[in-house]
Amino acid sequence: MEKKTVTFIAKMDEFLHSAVSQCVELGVSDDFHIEGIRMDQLAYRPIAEGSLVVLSTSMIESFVEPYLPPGTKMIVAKRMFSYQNLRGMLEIPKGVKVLLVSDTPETAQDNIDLIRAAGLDFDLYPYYPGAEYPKDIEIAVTPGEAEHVPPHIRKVVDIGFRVIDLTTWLAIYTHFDNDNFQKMTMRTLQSLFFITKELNNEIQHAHLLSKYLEAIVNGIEDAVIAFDEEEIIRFVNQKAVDSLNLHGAQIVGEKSLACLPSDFYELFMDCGENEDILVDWANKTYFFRKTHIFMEGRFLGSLLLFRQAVEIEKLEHDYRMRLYNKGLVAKYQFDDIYGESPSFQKVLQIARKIARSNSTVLLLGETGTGKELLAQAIHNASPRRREPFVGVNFAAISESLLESELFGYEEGAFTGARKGGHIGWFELAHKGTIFLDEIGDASGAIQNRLLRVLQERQIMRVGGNKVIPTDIRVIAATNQDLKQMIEEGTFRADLYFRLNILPIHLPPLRKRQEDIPWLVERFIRRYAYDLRRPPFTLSKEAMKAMQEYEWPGNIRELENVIEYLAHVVEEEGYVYQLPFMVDQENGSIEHDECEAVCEQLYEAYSQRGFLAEMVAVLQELKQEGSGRYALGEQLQAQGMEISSQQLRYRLKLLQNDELIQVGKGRQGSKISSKGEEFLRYLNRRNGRGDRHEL
Ligand SMILES: Nc1ncnc2c1ncn2[C@@H]1O[C@H](COP(=O)(O)OP(=O)(O)OP(=O)(O)O)[C@@H](O)[C@H]1O
Repeated sequence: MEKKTVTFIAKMDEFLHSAVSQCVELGVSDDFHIEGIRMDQLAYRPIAEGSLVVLSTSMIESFVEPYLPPGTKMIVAKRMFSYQNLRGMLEIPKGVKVLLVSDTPETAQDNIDLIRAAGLDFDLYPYYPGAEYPKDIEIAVTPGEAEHVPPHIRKVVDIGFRVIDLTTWLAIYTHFDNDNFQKMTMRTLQSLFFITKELNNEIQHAHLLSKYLEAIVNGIEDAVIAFDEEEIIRFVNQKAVDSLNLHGAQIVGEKSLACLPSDFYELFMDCGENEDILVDWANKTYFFRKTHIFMEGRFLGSLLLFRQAVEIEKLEHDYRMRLYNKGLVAKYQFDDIYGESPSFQKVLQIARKIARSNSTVLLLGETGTGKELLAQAIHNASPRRREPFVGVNFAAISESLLESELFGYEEGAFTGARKGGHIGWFELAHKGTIFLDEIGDASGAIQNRLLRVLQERQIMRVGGNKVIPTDIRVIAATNQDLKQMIEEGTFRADLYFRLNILPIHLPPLRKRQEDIPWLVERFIRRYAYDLRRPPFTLSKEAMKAMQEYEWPGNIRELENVIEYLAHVVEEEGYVYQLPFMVDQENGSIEHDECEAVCEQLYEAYSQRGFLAEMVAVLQELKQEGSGRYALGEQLQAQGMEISSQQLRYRLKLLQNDELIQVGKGRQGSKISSKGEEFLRYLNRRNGRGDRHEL
């Protein structure tokens, strides 16, 4: 039997293509002969006799009518969106504004009506070229007309062309009295079954995913509560239930105000978005973080993570302890660095700023000016402070060990290499800071390797072939003149330029004499505290001598001097006690102050007539310290008549004048450094001819 003809007529090709491909897909072309004619072709393409004409829209009815062979029936196709294509829209959250983009106002509105008819409830705004629309819209939906979408739109969902609906197919089959319609509807339904099955799979998948997520969130250490935009609790993990003591209460699906403790709720409300804050609640301190959840620009609610501060402190403490046990911790902070002079304060100011950056720092200064101290303080003030600080001293380690210590080695790299290999300092410092001290002492070979690490930020173990990326901040230090070393050819210029990115010059102590009294006071306090003794002062002369001294060992030397004084000074330190004032050749101290003190003592003892006894006691004690009884006997053996009462008195006086130190109980007495100096003074006097009377 000859097939009847169905003729589709439309203004544009798109409708005709879509209608023909649907006919093939649904098997309609098996039952009928299908024709597609564009309106402008009607003049030369006659419509077949006895065919059914299907128009794309009622608007072209009057145009087409004159071309119809007599008795030809004409119907208008009803159209709908395919469910398959509409699925893209299901990912758009409810309540979000959506632009419906089409080519004309009418088609835009038509499409909106169709989407609503399909049961999709979106906040849709029509748009066609030249139309106004709310500027806060970020998502557009279009039936195959993406070219009209305004440029700022972030996401476009193409729902494809509208398809001919089932009632139109029914009208076609009924018109020709063809009972294959049922067969055709089966095909349509099959695609619906397919969609349903797919949706079902997706629901199951979503369910599984939510179970996974629940297990993950329950497994994390933080307490977690998720709220929707109306502050209804949507999720709460076990840790949160335990922390808030909400066991057995109905929480999920409830308003947070109603089911959370009211003071806790207020803290949650006060917490700003993405702010890490510490709050006190129920006699405990908590660490809070609130995050807002957005989807496609729409606020969906917030997430609160909280944890007891002690738990975080413990974690940090454990981590620090692990680093500490490995010696990978920087002890000093900026507060530990003393110095008030403007030149030094300027250095500290620059260093504090530099600390925040990630760039390489080069510390330049004489020995003992505090380069290592500053390197540690910079690390501790940097974002890397919780990570390792690894110090390497190029002067303190032998060349043969240095390479493998710096870069590590693989098992079997050389004879004696440890099983399993060895991690190098660069690897240990990953995420932290490496301090390359005395960099001027690095050999040529090491300089080459260092340069490569600094350039490529990756290392290779000795005997290995794998590159290990490293994230390390480098702080180098030297007391040598690197520029001169470059000229002499002992330091690589390119390495110098890699290191000299942020140079800091630490001034020598002699260039900031005004700092000395202040430093002296700080160190006295520190050592007095360490030795559990009262603080002491320095005489005016002693302080002057300290300020005039050159300090070749800089602050390290000054610190050592104070430590020494803290052991030998009682209440006030004198010039003769300053170790750097001791003349190395004859062991005497040369200063007026000492002379004056000794002179005074000499006068006082001579006037009282017991200078000879005092000298004899001092000389005896210089030989060997001894108790009072033995001392009396020794003096008598020298022909000196002295009662034990007198001896006790002499010793008391010598002790008061700090010439001897009297031990407790049976310990006996011994001569002090001042006592020895007094003896030297007497010798000098004798040498000058002004002999004392013994
Ligand atoms: N400004 C300062 N305030 C307090 N102490 C300081 C200061 N500068 C240095 N010191 C002390 O001096 C000693 C030496 O400091 P540091 O090791 O940092 O010097 P350095 O410049 O690295 O010396 P070197 O070049 O010999 O390695 C340390 O004990 C440190 O505590």
